[in-house]
Amino acid sequence: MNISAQTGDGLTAQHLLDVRDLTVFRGDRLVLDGVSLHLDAGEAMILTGPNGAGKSTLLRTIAGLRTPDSGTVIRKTELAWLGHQDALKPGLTLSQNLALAVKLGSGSLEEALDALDLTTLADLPARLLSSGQKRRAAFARVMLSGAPLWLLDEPSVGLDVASIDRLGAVMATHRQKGGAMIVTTHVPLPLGEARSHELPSLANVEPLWLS
Ligand SMILES: Nc1ncnc2c1ncn2[C@@H]1O[C@H](COP(=O)(O)OP(=O)(O)OP(=O)(O)O)[C@@H](O)[C@H]1O
Repeated sequence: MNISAQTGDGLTAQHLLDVRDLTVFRGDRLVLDGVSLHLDAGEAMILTGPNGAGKSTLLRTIAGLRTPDSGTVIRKTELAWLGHQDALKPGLTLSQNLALAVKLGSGSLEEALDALDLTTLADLPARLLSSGQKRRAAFARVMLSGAPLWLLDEPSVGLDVASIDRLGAVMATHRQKGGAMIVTTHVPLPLGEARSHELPSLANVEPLWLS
């Protein structure tokens, strides 16, 4: 098992992201069974599969939030991760919620707010935002990171059609600048040319304790 950002252990990163033969158990259940994929600058990958197939688990493992049981994640670049939780503090305004991302990242707050149609909501406490507005705010944090590699776990949940189009435009711009992304989704997204990777459901594989 190994996770490394620009490898210092003899492994050579050929791609922006190189995932090799990743195996992950959750509890006694095999969730990812030898998953391999890679991503280059400017690329988008759509990660599909039924509920429970392990999409979030794969993104979390690539992000370094989980340790794989075997296999390797090699990445050459910084990443930003959008999970299921929007992680906004309800008592802070939208701008205040994004302040840390502005400080740590390299993106422009004005540009991010404008691109996601959030400008008029900037001074509103997050508790007053609708679920779609909160999702866009969480996405703004990804934009502000300045990270080339985006890991987006169901970014369009709760978004209306116009907002999904805006998301599509933001993702296209990111790719034009050499960024890349892996996106999990259960619905079609306006991602232009994108590769797909389908995870099979291993739900019927017997847990270890039954075998
Ligand atoms: N903390 C946990 N402990 C044990 N098993 C877990 C845990 N969290 C998730 N799992 C299991 O891991 C499997 C993969 O979950 P994961 O959330 O990665 O799937 P997913 O493909 O993202 O699903 P969805 O499409 O519903 O979001 C599921 O069978 C789930 O029950």
